[in-house]
Amino acid sequence: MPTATATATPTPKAVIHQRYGAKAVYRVDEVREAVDGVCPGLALPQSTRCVYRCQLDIPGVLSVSTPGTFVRKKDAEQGAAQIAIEKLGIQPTSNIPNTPEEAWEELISRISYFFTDENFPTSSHPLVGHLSVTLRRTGDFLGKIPISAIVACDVKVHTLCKIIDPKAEFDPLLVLSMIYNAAKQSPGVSVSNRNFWIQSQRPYSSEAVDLALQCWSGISDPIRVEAVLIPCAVEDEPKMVSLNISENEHYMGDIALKLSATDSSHVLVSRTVDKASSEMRFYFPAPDVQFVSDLSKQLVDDRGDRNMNCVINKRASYISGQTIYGDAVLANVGYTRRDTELQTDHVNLCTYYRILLRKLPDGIYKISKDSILVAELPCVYTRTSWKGPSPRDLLCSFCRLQRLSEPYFAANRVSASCNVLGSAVGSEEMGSPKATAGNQCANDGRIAKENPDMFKCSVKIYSKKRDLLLEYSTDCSWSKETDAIQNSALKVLIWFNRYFKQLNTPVEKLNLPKSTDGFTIYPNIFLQEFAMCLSVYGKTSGGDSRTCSAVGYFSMDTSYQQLESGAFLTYIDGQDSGVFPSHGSLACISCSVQLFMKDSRKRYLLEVNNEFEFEIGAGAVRNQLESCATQLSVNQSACFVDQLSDRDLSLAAACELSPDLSKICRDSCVLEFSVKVLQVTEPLEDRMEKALFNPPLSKQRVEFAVRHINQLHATTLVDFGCGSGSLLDSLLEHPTTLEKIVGVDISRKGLTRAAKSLHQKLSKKLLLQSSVPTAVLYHGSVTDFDSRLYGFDIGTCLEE
Ligand SMILES: C[S@@+](CC[C@H](N)C(=O)[O-])C[C@H]1O[C@@H](n2cnc3c(N)ncnc32)[C@H](O)[C@@H]1O
Repeated sequence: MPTATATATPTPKAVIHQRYGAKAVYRVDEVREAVDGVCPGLALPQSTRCVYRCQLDIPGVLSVSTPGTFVRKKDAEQGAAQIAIEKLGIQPTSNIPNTPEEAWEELISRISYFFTDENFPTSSHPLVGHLSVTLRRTGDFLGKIPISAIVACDVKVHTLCKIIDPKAEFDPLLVLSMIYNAAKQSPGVSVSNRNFWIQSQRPYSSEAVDLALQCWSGISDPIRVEAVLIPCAVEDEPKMVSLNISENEHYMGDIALKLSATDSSHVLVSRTVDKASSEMRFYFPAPDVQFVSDLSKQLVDDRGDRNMNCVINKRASYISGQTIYGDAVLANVGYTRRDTELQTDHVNLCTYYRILLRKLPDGIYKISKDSILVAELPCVYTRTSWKGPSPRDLLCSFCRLQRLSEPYFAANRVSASCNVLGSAVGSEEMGSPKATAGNQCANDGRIAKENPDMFKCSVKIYSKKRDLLLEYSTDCSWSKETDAIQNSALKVLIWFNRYFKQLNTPVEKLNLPKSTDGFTIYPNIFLQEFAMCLSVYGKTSGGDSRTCSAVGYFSMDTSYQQLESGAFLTYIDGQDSGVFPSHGSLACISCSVQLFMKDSRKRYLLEVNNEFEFEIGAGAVRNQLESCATQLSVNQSACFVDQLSDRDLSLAAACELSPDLSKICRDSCVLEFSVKVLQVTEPLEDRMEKALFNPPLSKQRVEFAVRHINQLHATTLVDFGCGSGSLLDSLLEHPTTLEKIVGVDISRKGLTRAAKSLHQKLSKKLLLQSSVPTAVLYHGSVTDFDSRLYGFDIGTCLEE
């Protein structure tokens, strides 16, 4: 029996049918034969069983009959067909036709096969699921199924359509047109002239109907399935719709209603969206029969400016990678081989926005971190701190989801002086984790001696048709091939991320062809491939800094302080434990994001993450969040609010906890973040330092400074670049000759921390060994003259 896959071998009967259609007539005779193993010579009646013999007549060609008998009728028919094939010398052909003409012939016979009484209703093909609904009906619609049901169920039909015209891959309307026109020529099948119903010309035998109804259970209770309507007009927001599928109703019936289509035969179906294993598809209205039946008679290119072109649903087309016309319903419903009943699953706005989010360059990363509003694509890759899918995997997924070719990575060995030594190394081979020599060319003789092999990696991004659209090459080299690949992949992802964040920028301003930072863009191909992104994400892209008044909002609350990033921080809660996240350390935080409506003063929880780990300084989270976290010590918490951009709103909509955000006015709300620092893990460097230096380097530095101070009998000291005051702090704990200490730093943040910890220490004076009464901190730069710093005995400048 033929199967739905393109790789299945056709049965002998299907081969005969393909050649001779309804001309081939099978006659099956019932015979009774004795059951083997019965004892001879018994007086009792002998057991017999019913078996079948088959005769196949192809008038004017041949007549054959099976020499033996078969237990099942259909096996007898297959047996006869096999004998005919052998007698006629029909060579077993490959299942996939070579030419469009052969494919067209096969399409006609395949459609015909779907409606033959003998095979089809008893098979496990999901199209029988569709048929069984209509066999439960009476009257006009008995046995009629929409042509798009074939599109939804049969992979082979698609393969054949693509051989007939490769454009079919991207155009469900063209596929409908091909099936409609082929069905008109299919023996035993009838199609309507005014709509897209298809049915068997002859009524099915009661045996076949019974079998179909037995195999495919009907709907006993009405089913309600959530779906999303995506209007064709981009300015209209997608909205939820409920599909109600009742007994004896084909599920496309209610979809037709939602789309204001004439009936379910006027509903077109896209390929599956998101995962191939799901039945999530776009449904959209078909144009009139005349238009569709004409479609394959002429070149599709001729359609150019036809009416249909102006009603392309850009959002649905972008998601499915096929051309979708008019309003579209995104629903997860259908018959599959996995089950013998209708499969349904809810699709909501969150599903829709998640699909869109996944297609963004940083989308999969955000989803993998479970923090859509919080996480950002980090700007540096280190094997030890990178969490989730690797940059290379993210770039591959991005290209796949944008329907581009797989990215091409060429990792090359380079000499210590940065000359390329060898040919491209397969990017599949990944090196084992080991510290790299940094992102510099290895012109350091020591490194070259110890590890002469350095790698750099270039990346090329091609369209589906293999036209080059972006090229990245770099001078940075790495001691591991894997690091070279991952870092280059990350650079390309970051480039795309920046591009997606500025989609609203006029093309001329994007300066695409100009090669900066190793990027070369081929603007024609590039813009062609990303043409739809603007209409899909344009509205939601960043850079739209609407001025929601965060200050206005907070003036209603108590105190706040402005973060360097511009957001506003409320008072800090909890005891200062003295352990702050610093550059390079891993901070583990808990964080929640709420949408605060200024008018109604209502809050909507958008995102909660109880344990989120990120590296400080790697750009791995929203700017404001990092500013906030670095102000807190372990166990302290704080809140801050941030303005809401359109992009935030669409990202928020992809969060599981988001309400229906489509109706929310962006100007009247802010995002409210609550953050608590749970744990800080020192930077890897610090851990290595601890292992290698005993006492630790930081201690050795302070001891060195103390020795010099005392040797010189210095009474005044100024620490340039004092940061958070680690040296000044330590000096308070050592007996020295000092009487006055001053710190200078360019960073206010560092000085704030220094002030806090020095204040704490100085207030516990009795415990101190030093006789320094106070410490003074100045905000300023070492490069600027400052008379206040004149005449000091000693100046220090220490590395952390
Ligand atoms: C590596 S940290 C060292 C901090 C501190 N000395 C310690 O040992 O913990 C360098 C410090 O120099 C500060 N800095 C950088 N440029 C500066 C400038 N032009 N004037 C003053 N401070 C500067 C930075 O803000 C930072 O706090």
